[in-house]
Amino acid sequence: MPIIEVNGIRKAYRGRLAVDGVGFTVEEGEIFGILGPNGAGKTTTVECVEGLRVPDAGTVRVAGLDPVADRHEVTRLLGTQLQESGLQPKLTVREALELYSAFYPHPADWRVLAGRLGLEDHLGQRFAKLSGGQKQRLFIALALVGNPRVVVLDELTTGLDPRARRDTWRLIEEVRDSGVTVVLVTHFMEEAQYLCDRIAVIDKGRLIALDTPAGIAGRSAGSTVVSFTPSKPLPDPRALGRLPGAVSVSTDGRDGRITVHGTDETADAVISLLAGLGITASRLRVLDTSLDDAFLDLTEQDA
Ligand SMILES: Nc1ncnc2c1ncn2[C@@H]1O[C@H](COP(=O)(O)OP(=O)(O)OP(=O)(O)O)[C@@H](O)[C@H]1O
Repeated sequence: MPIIEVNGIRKAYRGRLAVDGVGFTVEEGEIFGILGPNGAGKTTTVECVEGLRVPDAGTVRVAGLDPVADRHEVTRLLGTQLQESGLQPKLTVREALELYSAFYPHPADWRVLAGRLGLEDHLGQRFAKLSGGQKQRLFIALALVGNPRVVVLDELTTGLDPRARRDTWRLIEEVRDSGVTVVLVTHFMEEAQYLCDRIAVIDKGRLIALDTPAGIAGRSAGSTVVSFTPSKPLPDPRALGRLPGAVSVSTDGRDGRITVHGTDETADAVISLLAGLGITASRLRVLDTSLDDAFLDLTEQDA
């Protein structure tokens, strides 16, 4: 049985539709991504799931409960990430964990959580003095302190450096592995691709795709990009365009760098072709832009 069921919800602010008929289900134990451009309606959608907003139409169920009518029970099942402004800057990490665990009838042991999240050396530190990554780890700990079955994390890694972002991803995986369902709102394609079992793409208040990351990425042609600078000019540059899966070939007039858009098969064929011609590819790069491309294709189609 799905743990979250969202059915045709609509929400307007002063007559302007922010969410327009969105529906999806989240299975227990998955990391479910909600991806979309700014102002797409992602936060409004998860706020309806959390019971923080009442949809104008449609229904939401969390473990079969109505987040508004059964607010009390749903609050126990569902851990919500605080926003930065939700914590007093002078509160220490220990005080915040103690305070929030007191809100729940069966809280997790906050000391164990602090250890798991690498906060044990910062218990006496004030919130305002924590780094961005430490604040995010505290927010994850506070979202988990009530022993929820589902946790909603909204833009958790925005503003973090690449290492702190990777560390946070690892923590999110650990949360999922401990049996908690994760709903992750994100702008980052890479994050969604790396972490999510399924992704709902929302644009202008509507659900425009619901699939696995691979399923969404597979909607876009030309998702592998190979670029290189050949050690000598190719005898027939058009041969690249005839390789299997090749979508386009372009050459930078300044340094002769060649870029081929295609598939994984194209990348293999480019390398074989160059080897056969005795040409070395310097500064060879192979990029998988699939999810980015698919996202842009989807949201452009919708424009
Ligand atoms: N309290 C509010 N009052 C009026 N309009 C609002 C309110 N909250 C959101 N909106 C509008 O509703 C639309 C959807 O906003 P929402 O925050 O749900 O989108 P989002 O996808 O989460 O965006 P972002 O990625 O920028 O956070 C936007 O046009 C936004 O300006």
